[in-house]
Amino acid sequence: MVSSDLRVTDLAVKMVKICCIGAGYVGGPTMAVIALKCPDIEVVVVDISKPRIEAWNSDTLPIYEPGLDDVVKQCRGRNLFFSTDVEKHVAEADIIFVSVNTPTKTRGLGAGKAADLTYWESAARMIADVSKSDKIVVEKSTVPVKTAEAIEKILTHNSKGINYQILSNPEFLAEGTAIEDLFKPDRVLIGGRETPEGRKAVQALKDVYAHWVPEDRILTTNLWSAELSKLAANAFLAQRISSVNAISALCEATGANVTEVAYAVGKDTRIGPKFLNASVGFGGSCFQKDILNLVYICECNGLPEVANYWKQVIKINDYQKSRFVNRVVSSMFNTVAGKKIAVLGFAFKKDTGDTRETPAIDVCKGLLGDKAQISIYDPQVTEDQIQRDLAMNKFDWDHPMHLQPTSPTAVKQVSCVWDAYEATKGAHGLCILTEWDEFKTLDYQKIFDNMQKPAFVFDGRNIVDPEKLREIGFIVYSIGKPLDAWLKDMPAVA
Ligand SMILES: NC(=O)c1ccc[n+]([C@@H]2O[C@H](COP(=O)([O-])OP(=O)(O)OC[C@H]3O[C@@H](n4cnc5c(N)ncnc54)[C@H](O)[C@@H]3O)[C@@H](O)[C@H]2O)c1
Ligand SMILES: O=c1ccn([C@@H]2O[C@H](COP(=O)(O)OP(=O)(O)O[C@H]3O[C@H](CO)[C@@H](O)[C@H](O)[C@H]3O)[C@@H](O)[C@H]2O)c(=O)[nH]1
Repeated sequence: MVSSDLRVTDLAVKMVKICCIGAGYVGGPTMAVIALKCPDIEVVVVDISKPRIEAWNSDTLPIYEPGLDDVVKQCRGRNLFFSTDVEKHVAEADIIFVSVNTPTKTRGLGAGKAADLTYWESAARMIADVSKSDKIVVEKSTVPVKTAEAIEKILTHNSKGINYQILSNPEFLAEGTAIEDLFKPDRVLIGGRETPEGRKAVQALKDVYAHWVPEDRILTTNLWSAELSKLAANAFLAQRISSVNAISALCEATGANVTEVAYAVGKDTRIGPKFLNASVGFGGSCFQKDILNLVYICECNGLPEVANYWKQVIKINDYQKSRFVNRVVSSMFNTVAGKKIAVLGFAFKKDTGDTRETPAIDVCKGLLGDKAQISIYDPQVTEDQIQRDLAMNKFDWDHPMHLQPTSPTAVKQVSCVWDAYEATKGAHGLCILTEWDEFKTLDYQKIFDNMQKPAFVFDGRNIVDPEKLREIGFIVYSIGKPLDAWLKDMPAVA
């Protein structure tokens, strides 16, 4: 009797269903890894974009991420599904992750800083409309502090007796290493209400991650700490880059070498060696957006000094990009008009095809402002994407694809090629803007032989050996490294 009762109970325990709204850089990989690690959970990723879902269901996934293909292949069709039938899967789910765009507002109150929660709000309203059973709603998107409170209001306003628990579970993966980061996260952070129902919901999500994440790496906090920790973590990371980039300018002025300085500084265990690579500037969809968001929240909370402190991180980043353009132009006799400049790398970092907020956009725009002819090669970025990026207005990139401006006028002075040697043929100068490994092993002698003389290399990622290139005959500029004699004689740049 007891044993048969037990069996009935076992059968009654239904398979947990997860639905993720938003099949982007976060929703796709995150859910694929949950599906892989939790075969007992059904995971459906839904999106309003039909082409995106079609791509997730095809052999050519919509995003390039090392290891992702393999994970998707292992569980797609088993317990991982991609669908445009948003309402059906939301209605059926027990846990709903929301991983939609949270762009920077371009109009109205808070324009240029505040997060635009249009997509989040519409997802929340849809959840309220279609739900017929209790739900745990998880904030996966990066959102301003206190968003959970707003979402709670939307959901409970029309709750039809349904119980909603809102959790904050920010994502810390970095692109290019997303799968590695998801397999072995430094931490998983879950914030929830400090009520019995809230704690139960936190535990339910903890149980999902506990399939593969050690318990001591799953942190639980209140909702506001979780929301703020995400913004704070990105602000701290970006601040390290702006700090080392600020020092790189001083290195160039003094003859110090930023690689040596960063190494010496990072040896201090209190500082640590990671994230101290000087560069042409940080890019990516998160750092600038999240800091602007933080700045806005500080301002709204009457903390202008704190807001200004974080604003400076972005100012230094902008300074670094314009400093780079100025170096290029000033070293080439103060003009690049009509000159061919090769750009190697357009993605915001290696191992991704993502170009959102890539420093390459600002550098190319700066060079185009000086009438350069640009030839671009990136192993993962298409010409169409590059043309769209160069034509798009600030912040437009962060809206769902089908809502972005279509068929922009192509920038005629820009051409894209599928080979670094083709890009550099006949060029006056060469700018390295992404640290793709293949750029480290190019035949620079061959490149030099086919370039105009004097031939210039501007290394925005410090990946080439400046001395070796100088031996070949190049005039070399590397961020934060002792300057070439040629560059020392050029007008000071600011
Ligand atoms: N990209 C990252 O590395 C990263 C890391 C951590 C956190 N985040 C945050 O995660 C969120 C998503 O970022 P992303 O890079 O995945 O963006 P993304 O643009 O790649 O994906 C968002 C997806 O949501 C879809 N969408 C928008 N509104 C929808 C709706 N109402 N219903 C269904 N689908 C909808 C869009 O069509 C798009 O495919 C953002 O808040 C971002 O700040 C991003
Ligand atoms: O020492 C460094 C490290 C990085 N960068 C640049 O900084 C940008 C951001 O790099 P990274 O942080 O590696 O990539 P993201 O995918 O933008 O990841 C960041 O943003 C995500 C979105 O919020 C967070 O989840 C991650 O934890 C956080 O690292 C890129 O342009 C890098 O080239 C440097 O210039 N120097």
